[in-house]
Amino acid sequence: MFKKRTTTHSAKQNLRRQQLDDSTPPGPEPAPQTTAQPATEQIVTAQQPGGRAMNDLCMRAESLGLDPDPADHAVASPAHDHNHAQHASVYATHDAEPAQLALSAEPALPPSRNSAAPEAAMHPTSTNVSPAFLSYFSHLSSSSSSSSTSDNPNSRFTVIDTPTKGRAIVSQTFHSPGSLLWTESPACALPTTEFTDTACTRCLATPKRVMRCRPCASASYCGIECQRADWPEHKLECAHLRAAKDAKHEYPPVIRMFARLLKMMEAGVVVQAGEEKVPVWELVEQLQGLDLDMEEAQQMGQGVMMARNLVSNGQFMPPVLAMKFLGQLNNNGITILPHSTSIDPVGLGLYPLTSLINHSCTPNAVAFFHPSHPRQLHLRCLQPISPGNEITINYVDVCQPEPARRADLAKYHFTCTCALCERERGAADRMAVKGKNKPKVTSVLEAMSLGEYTRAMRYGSVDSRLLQATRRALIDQLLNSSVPVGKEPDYASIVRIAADLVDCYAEHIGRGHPTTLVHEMQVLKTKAYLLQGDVAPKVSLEQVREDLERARRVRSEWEVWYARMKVWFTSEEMRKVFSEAEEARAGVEAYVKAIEGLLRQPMMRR
Ligand SMILES: C[S@@+](CC[C@H](N)C(=O)[O-])C[C@H]1O[C@@H](n2cnc3c(N)ncnc32)[C@H](O)[C@@H]1O
Repeated sequence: MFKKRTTTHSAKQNLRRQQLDDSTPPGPEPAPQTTAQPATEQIVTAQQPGGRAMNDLCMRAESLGLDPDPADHAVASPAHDHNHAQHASVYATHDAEPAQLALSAEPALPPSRNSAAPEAAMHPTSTNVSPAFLSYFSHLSSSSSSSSTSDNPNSRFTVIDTPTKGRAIVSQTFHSPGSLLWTESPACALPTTEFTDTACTRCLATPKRVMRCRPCASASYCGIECQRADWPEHKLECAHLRAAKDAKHEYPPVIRMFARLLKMMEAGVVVQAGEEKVPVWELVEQLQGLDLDMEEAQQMGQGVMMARNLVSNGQFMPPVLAMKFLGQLNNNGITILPHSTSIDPVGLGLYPLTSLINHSCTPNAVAFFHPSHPRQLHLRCLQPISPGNEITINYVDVCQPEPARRADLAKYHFTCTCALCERERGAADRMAVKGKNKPKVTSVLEAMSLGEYTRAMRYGSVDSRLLQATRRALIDQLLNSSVPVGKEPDYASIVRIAADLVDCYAEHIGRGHPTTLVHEMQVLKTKAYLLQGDVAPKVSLEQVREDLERARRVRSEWEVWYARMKVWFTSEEMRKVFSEAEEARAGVEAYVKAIEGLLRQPMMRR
């Protein structure tokens, strides 16, 4: 249950003090003497009279037939349990390099033969993008500082309307796998609850030590620079966070983002887009919302109730509008998952440009976040993109079977019709007709191999929850430790399952996908551990030969992947991240030598 909170007298006084001199962040470090400077692409301070955003949004709500219910502005919220925590989940990883984006409003070229979105070309340039938003695109294009030679300097993207997916981004030029499509800074980004005490509220990096904002103790910073950069936004929420004690632990990131963005819009915060200043509210306003069903409306309502504790006691956005806004954030927020944090997202960000990209289970692009500066999103090409192809990313884990993907995508209110989904649904239908061919999966370990797992999920011969849980547990085991599962480890099964999982990722998202690489890296580590172990006396000669073959294969594949990774991850930090994998490689090589030595022994030569 969440308790209703009120702003205390001292918090109000504190707020007033800050309003008098709000250019300097307070904090554990000596407060900076100068006004915080906006970083290159960062948000600058208010340019518009406060409240304009709210008025504009209210007027728009009325024109949409929504009842802004101004009488409700000051109503105190009752306490509610809040189980709303869903947010857009782009399965994303990291990257190192800056890039360029050029987006034009020209019509999309006709789709190429292998276009991922043939429907896209039917409705060329979107009518649903405001001029301010287009300025924002142009700014991204012109502000990108540099690009590697592998990136196409003439890249152009177009926003179009599609009949079934809303807007989409289409490329007008060719992009090769690995090339950078664009970089984007968030309109707003905050750490997840798990990282709220350890990640920098601004850059979202996780340094060894963070400093807390003294008044609220809710925001953490890696240094004074980040504190200064965040101050124009944080000063709007600092007193409220202080009043709502321990908000950072109790409030989901989407709610904290909602509250912060509301404050930013209210204060008329703008994003510098080249010559122009684009109000944050214009970027937020164009995000696609959701038509909420009853249950979702209830969840959003509870979320809004929570958020108002972080905003203001006296004034609040009309509830209908607030629910719509929260729905937009849920539909468009992007999970920030840098490699350094493995499978745990470090933050949630709102990236207005990238959020225009639609989902595919066989995406041709991926969002990366570099561990040293996860705030910045880098969009990389995964598969060759031809002129006319729609840019796609994956919103959910595409290594799941189709029914699970469909269930996860339901929160975005669409059923995926990508080729993979259609194929899997078709195969399931054909198998269902045959009926008798239901596979018999008797052991969980057996079911864990990809094929059985997928079939088992489809035909329900094993409890899918058990399978899911086991799969997750096993993945955790494989990813997070070198300790084999169980007391009597079944090395062969573990290595086989590990390889299946990597193959699964490779099949669905490609060998070069960073997610695949990270899994491979961890699996290699596990394999190296297992292969280095004292297994030789326990296995047959045949088994030893198989292991040797596998180890050789792993070694050669690894070299290919590593060469590719070097192209993608050039910075020093990335080399550190992958040094673990180097260790694994050394381990595998040591094992290969040991086995080769074994095979040279006379008794083994048969
Ligand atoms: C983050 S937005 C993507 C951009 C959106 N099309 C727009 O116009 O702003 C997510 C929404 O796009 C639509 N969408 C994304 N991928 C889709 C797909 N593969 N098929 C159908 N609709 C999709 C859904 O309505 C979803 O709620």
